[in-house]
Amino acid sequence: MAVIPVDIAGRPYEVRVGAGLLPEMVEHCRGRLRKRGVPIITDTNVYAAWGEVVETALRENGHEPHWRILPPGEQTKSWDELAATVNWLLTLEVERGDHVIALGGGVIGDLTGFCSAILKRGCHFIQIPTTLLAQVDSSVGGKTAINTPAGKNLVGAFHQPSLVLADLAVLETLPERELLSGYAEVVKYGLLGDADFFAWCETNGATMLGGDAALREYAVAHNVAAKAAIVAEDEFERTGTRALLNLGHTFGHALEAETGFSSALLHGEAVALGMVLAARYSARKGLMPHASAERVAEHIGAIGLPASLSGLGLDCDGRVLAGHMLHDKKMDAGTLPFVLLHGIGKAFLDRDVDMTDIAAFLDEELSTDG
Ligand SMILES: NC(=O)c1ccc[n+]([C@@H]2O[C@H](COP(=O)([O-])OP(=O)(O)OC[C@H]3O[C@@H](n4cnc5c(N)ncnc54)[C@H](O)[C@@H]3O)[C@@H](O)[C@H]2O)c1
Ligand SMILES: O=C(O)C(=O)C[C@@H](O)[C@H](O)[C@H](O)COP(=O)(O)O
Ligand SMILES: [Zn+2]
Repeated sequence: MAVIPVDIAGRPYEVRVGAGLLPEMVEHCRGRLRKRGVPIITDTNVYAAWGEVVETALRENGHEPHWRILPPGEQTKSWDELAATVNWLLTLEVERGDHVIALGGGVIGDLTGFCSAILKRGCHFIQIPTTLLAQVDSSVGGKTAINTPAGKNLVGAFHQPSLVLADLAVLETLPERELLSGYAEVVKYGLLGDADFFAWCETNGATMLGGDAALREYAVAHNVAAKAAIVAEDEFERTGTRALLNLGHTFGHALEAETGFSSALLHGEAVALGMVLAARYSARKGLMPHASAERVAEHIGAIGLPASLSGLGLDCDGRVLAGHMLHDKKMDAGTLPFVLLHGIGKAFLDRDVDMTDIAAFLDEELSTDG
């Protein structure tokens, strides 16, 4: 098992990564679970696969679980589910000192984290991420949010968990498409700041996705450590350092908005394509070699993630996609900084991007054979 410390000023916590943490969760959560009932928020798929394991672990140790089992999918990150879940926590008389458990992927983690941030102005929460994406990225760092009709993650809070338990064994039941979607955020860490890790992905990515336990533990622990370092430096995304974690997301969130936050395009799929677009746009601006951008596209396509905008079959033009981007939280005095690349492993924040040029670039990508 790997234990990665997250050193947030004054509020440190641990991310534990290993196989079999779920049946032992009570041991790892010692001192954090209330005897009068443990609130657990999950979705129907995760409950079907792992609910009994968690229920047994809690009951055998004298805790009574209180389950809130939500519909799976991005639509659950909504005002309605937020309000209903906060009301449910109030009914359970959860106190500020109590811990709420998020058992699920990024959707459950983001929603539960936001509920915990606002319940009585803040209670504790524990992340038990059950997707690859949530284990490498969303469970760590304290970004919590819901979506609104205007866009992705537009209402939320920074609220750190007090513990993250990433049980690699739960990935056994994760559908193949979801595993692949999570891989986009794995590659992201190589692309944004670690060329050696990008090369590691090219060599080992397929085997890791195929189920190799040692490679999975390495990938999750490596990415968590990379994210922990960035978040420790810039928790609230103020200096530009944390914004690098948004690589591929400005394009990606626009694609998610255009496809209605539906299962037609998963978050990781959108980010994968977004990273290809960020690389190609960087090359078009003369910031990185075209050959490096195509190396990115090649790996993402070879692994089975979307690497071509025309391949999505969208019924819109570049201006429409660029319009979605204007809701991006990075907007600053009317301009949108973009995470672009000087090369593989060399992301930077470009504050000099012309949205008309972005729209023109997207029009080209929409009409280029993928
Ligand atoms: N807060 C952050 O820093 C951050 C980072 C990255 C992504 N996100 C957010 O995370 C969300 C995407 O998260 P996700 O990809 O985990 O999606 P998700 O939470 O929708 O889970 C994916 C699907 O897999 C199912 N599932 C989850 N674990 C399972 C398991 N072990 N076995 C079987 N089925 C399982 C779920 O029911 C769901 O259908 C997006 O909303 C994205 O914006 C947040
Ligand atoms: O933790 C971060 O910071 C990230 O940017 C991680 C991203 O993978 C994640 O999708 C995040 O929610 C996107 O940032 P947002 O601020 O646009 O919501
Ligand atoms: Zn993301």
